[in-house]
Amino acid sequence: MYIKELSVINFKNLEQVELEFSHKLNCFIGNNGVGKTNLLDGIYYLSFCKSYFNSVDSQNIRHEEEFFVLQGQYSRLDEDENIYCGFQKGQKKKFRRNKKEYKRLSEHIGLLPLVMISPSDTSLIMGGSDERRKFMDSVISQNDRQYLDQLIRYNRALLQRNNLLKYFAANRVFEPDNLEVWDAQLVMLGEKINKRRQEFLGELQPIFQKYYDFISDGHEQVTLEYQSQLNEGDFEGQLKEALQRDRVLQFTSVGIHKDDLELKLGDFPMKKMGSQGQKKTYLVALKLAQFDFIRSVNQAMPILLLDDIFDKLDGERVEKIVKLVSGNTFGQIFITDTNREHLDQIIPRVGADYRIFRVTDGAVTENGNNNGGEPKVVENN
Ligand SMILES: Nc1ncnc2c1ncn2[C@@H]1O[C@H](COP(=O)(O)OP(=O)(O)OP(=O)(O)O)[C@@H](O)[C@H]1O
Repeated sequence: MYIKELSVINFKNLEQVELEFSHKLNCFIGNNGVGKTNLLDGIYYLSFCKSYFNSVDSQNIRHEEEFFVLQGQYSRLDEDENIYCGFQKGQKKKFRRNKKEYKRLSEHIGLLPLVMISPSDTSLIMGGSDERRKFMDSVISQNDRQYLDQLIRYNRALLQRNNLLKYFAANRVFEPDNLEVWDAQLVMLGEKINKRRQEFLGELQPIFQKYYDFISDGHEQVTLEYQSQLNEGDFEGQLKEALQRDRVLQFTSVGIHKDDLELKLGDFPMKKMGSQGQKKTYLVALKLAQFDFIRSVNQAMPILLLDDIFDKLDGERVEKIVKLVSGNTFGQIFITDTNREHLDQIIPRVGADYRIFRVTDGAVTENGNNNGGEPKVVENN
């Protein structure tokens, strides 16, 4: 699956842009702040009906304007697909597939699989456990509605149980029967979620390891492990055991809402001991493993967006990544960078079909390709 053409009006700093892409490798080159990431975000938006960076849609409209429009022409399973998104201040967002408007945006998610790797993803390593749970949940639930439903129900039961614990404390009462209703829900749903997360990590772990070893040339020993209190023993028993503590704390201290991923470099936490390049390598390997997982559960090949990939990584690692993603196991790729020289060194060695676009404040121009023709100049505004 790939995007053939993108048209943008008033999305963030992009006033009007129309671009035709290579089915394989596309690069956006330009100085800081010119809109390279915004172009990737426009493509991300067409897959997920929202920005990767800013969930407030009115802030994604170009300053001083009233609306934005994003449109993509795709080739998916050998069929053409036209995806339109229009958002006007104060109105509901409009999302259309081949001119037909979706009733619910969730119907669109999964149609155009895509993985973004961005510098902001370092929160996966540096942030709290909630970031890593969000990562697991968003990847699994993209293609598993049942899991999403279980997660929503679990969180609802957890909220009710916590409210009840607060009520007990405020009113100096204790009603075990009422609590048991929520305990039963948490146990039933929590065990299912734990099992699914275990399966997911079981699939992800070896792929992640393979990618890390490949990119680092086997220089470092890293591990990725799923941690859950539910792996330590029976959840129901743990809830009972923690009851007195939970009543004091006025919240539920055991359950899958405490799960985490343990990320290690050798015997130490990656967060504390990893260099910036090692953390970035870890992140890229994790996201590429995510790509493999999404590809395995989708009919269509996902698009890969690599934002600022050259930052913090040495030339050898970058070249390995670009070579890897240019191969047949990956599909269409978008790369952003501030420095054209990096790409000029790597691209000829990679040998894939490519197009390079120069992004400046106010214009995106094609700046090189290997499809035989003159670079096509597409002016912004
Ligand atoms: N709603 C908006 N209207 C106008 N400009 C916006 C809007 N939202 C973001 N911007 C601008 O977009 C620019 C950032 O663009 P982007 O993140 O795409 O830059 P970049 O080319 O990827 O830069 P870098 O190389 O630093 O990562 C900023 O100058 C920001 O102020």
